[in-house]
Amino acid sequence: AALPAPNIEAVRAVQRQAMAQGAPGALTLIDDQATYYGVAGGKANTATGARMDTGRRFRIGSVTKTFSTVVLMQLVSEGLVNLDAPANTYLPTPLPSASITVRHLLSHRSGLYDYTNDMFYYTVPGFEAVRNKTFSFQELINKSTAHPLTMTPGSGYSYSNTNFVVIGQIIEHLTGKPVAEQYRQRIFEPLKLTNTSYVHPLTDIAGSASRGYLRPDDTTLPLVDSTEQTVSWAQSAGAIISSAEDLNTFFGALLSGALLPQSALRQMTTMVPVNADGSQSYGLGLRARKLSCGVTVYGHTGTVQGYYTWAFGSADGSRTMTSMANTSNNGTVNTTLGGTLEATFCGTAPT
Ligand SMILES: CC1(C)S[C@@H]2[C@H](NC(=O)CCCC[C@H](NC(=O)C[NH3+])C(=O)[O-])C(=O)N2[C@H]1C(=O)[O-]
Repeated sequence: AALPAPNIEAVRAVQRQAMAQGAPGALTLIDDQATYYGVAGGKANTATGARMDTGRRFRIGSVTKTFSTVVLMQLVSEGLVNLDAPANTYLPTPLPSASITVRHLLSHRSGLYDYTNDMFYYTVPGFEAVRNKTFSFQELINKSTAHPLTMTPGSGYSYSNTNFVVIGQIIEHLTGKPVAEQYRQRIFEPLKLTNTSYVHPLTDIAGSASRGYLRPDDTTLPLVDSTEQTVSWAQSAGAIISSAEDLNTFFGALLSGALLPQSALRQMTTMVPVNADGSQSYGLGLRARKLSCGVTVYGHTGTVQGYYTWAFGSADGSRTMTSMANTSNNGTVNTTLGGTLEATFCGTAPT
């Protein structure tokens, strides 16, 4: 069934609300079968007053997890990985439990502790302590395995960045190549994502970029410009830089079946509910959200210092949307920004 037309005024209202709640700026780009709708407001740079526009590059945080999953699923399709084999089969250093499978990692069901809970307990000090640091995958995994598993592997859903750091280590161990090269050769170049890059451990965002602003835990303090960082604390779990146009192209290609064999895409979109009413679910490196109009959209969210991202598409990829607000540690803004899904795919105004 055809989707309702996007409600652009509702997108504008959501962005205005997000800015009233503390985001310096926001952008949304909708690709509706090659008809584009762009909405941007506020500032990309609060020091110079440069205005936000939909072409700005930004850090996408955990939307990176879907890119890592696509690379892994290509390796599955090439017969190099069995999703239900122990992850230890493909790792240089074994995880503490041999019953953790590759599928557990991709679906946040491994029980591996999320080391960022400790790392960012105090938001700005935690960020300042790591923003210029470089970690190996193993150093990050060791931070996790210093804690016991949070549950028996496979017994439930518990989101953990550690899972996708392990996925990055599997990709490098299996291919003998850096994840940066795998992203570039397998996704960025074939899809001509010219505004998407993985530059870890460099800290700059090249080209026309939005600056990002981290809100301190003491909200009476000014925002902290968090634009430059290595994102080494996340890497294959969160270090890609992209643009709204490129993320729409990526999710459109993925969901329309242009990136992976149908069998692999079906594995990714086999969802398990993660909330009580089943409106939110997780597959393999992919979120699904059932909207008020009955439409289910697939994509991922991202939270990295200074940037919130929502990047989703309709089941067949015919309509995609990416929204970004250039602040973080402000859950109200993130929830508000999520209202662009309803505006885009249901044509409804925020309640
Ligand atoms: C599950 C999430 C929300 S958290 C996970 C990942 N981002 C992180 O793990 C960063 C956490 C600290 C970020 C920081 N917050 C603090 O320091 C709080 N003390 C801030 O807001 O900038 C990502 O991205 N994912 C989001 C996702 O998948 O949507």
